[in-house]
Parts: sequence; structure tokens; C-alpha cells
Amino acid sequence: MAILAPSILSADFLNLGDNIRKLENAGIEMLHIDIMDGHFVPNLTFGPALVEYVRRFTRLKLDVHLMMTNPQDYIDEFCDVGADYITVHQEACMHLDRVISLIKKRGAKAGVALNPATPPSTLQYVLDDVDIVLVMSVNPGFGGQKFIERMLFKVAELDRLRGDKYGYQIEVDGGINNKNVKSLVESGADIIVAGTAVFRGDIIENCKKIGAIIK
Ligand SMILES: O=C(CO)[C@H](O)[C@H](O)COP(=O)(O)O
Repeated sequence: MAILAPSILSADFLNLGDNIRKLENAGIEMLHIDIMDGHFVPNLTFGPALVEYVRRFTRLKLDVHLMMTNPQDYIDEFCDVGADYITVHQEACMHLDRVISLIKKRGAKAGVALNPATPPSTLQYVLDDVDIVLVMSVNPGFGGQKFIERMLFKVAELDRLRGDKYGYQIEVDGGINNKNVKSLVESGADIIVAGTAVFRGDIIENCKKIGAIIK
């Protein structure tokens, strides 16, 4: 059984509040928020102010994904505005162990994201401490891209690796839809991030359809 975490990157920004209420009505528990810096990824999105407004508006768990260089400089700010989960990129952290400690010291759950080309073995010495490993199933930066099939092997590898030894959850993000979501859950995914598949069309219907597949 997995949960769906809609990515607000694909939401209607002029009706964000309405979109979030629809997600709540559809039984969603977690909202995924991509922070892009135009440097680590070739796109720009939100800052802490957006997270603060969303925090005031909803009780959904806020899953903040920092797609940025030097994420350590912004951990405090995102914790101050109410992030429940903060995920940093393995590729962006020179001192990953220190960044994970910083997130946990602030009382948030710590995630580490892997770009498609980065293997799980790079996390060997931090797996004890992470709450989430986020497998990027597209090259990060944009919604609406094609799912990279090989990432199913990475999810399965992380599932094998955790066995009874580690407690991390496996999250997957990018190009996920009604057709490929089942194989991800069967491979071991616990949290499914989806943008286009949730926000294009009827939000509540889309959430229910995906929800029924991943239960
Ligand atoms: O990280 C991302 C893109 O880099 C996003 O979470 C993105 O919103 C996923 O969108 P889609 O489901 O349309 O692929």
C-alpha cells in the first residue's frame, strides 16, 4: 500500500487554494512542493513564502523537495515556515551527513533524492538516518516528462536493500500515471508523487483513480 503526494508544480496557481481543498476532499494526506533554484535545475519555482501560505491554509503534510545547490543554507527557513519533510539531493550536498542531521535537529523528517543517473550505493553510509529516499524517475526540473522505465530497477534495489534493516520510505517522482503506477508500488514504492496525472482534468477523480490502484 502506498500514498499519493500530488506535486503542486502542475496546479492552477491562480486557484491554488481551491485545488488544495479538492485534494483534501479526495483524501490526500501529503502535498509535494518542488523548490527549484534555476541552478541545480533549469527552472525556477517557489520560495519559503509559498510554503508558509500553504502551511497556514492546510493541515496536509508538506513534503518540500529542495532542487537546489547549497540546500543547507535554507533548511532553517523551510523548517520555520512549517515543512514536515525536507528532501535534499545527494548530488547537491558536499556534506550530506551534516545536512541530514541539520534537518532532523529541526524536527523535520529528512529525505535524500537521487537523480536518475545516481545509484543507491551513494547513500550506503547515511541510510540509517534517512526517513525517505526519493527516486527521480525523470531528470528534475519540469512536469510532464516521460517516465524513465529503468527507475523501476532502482526502486526494487532500494526495497531489497532496506529489508528489515532500514526504516526509510521509498518515494518516486516524475512521469507517473495510471498506467505505470502499479508497477512502482509492486517494486516497493511507498510514496507516489504525481503532477500532471493529478491536476490535468478532474482533480478529485484523478486522485481517486490513482488511489484505487495503489491501495
Ligand atoms: O519533480 C518534479 C519535476 O522535476 C515534479 O514533482 C513534477 O511535478 C512531476 O510532475 P509529473 O507528474 O507531471 O511528471
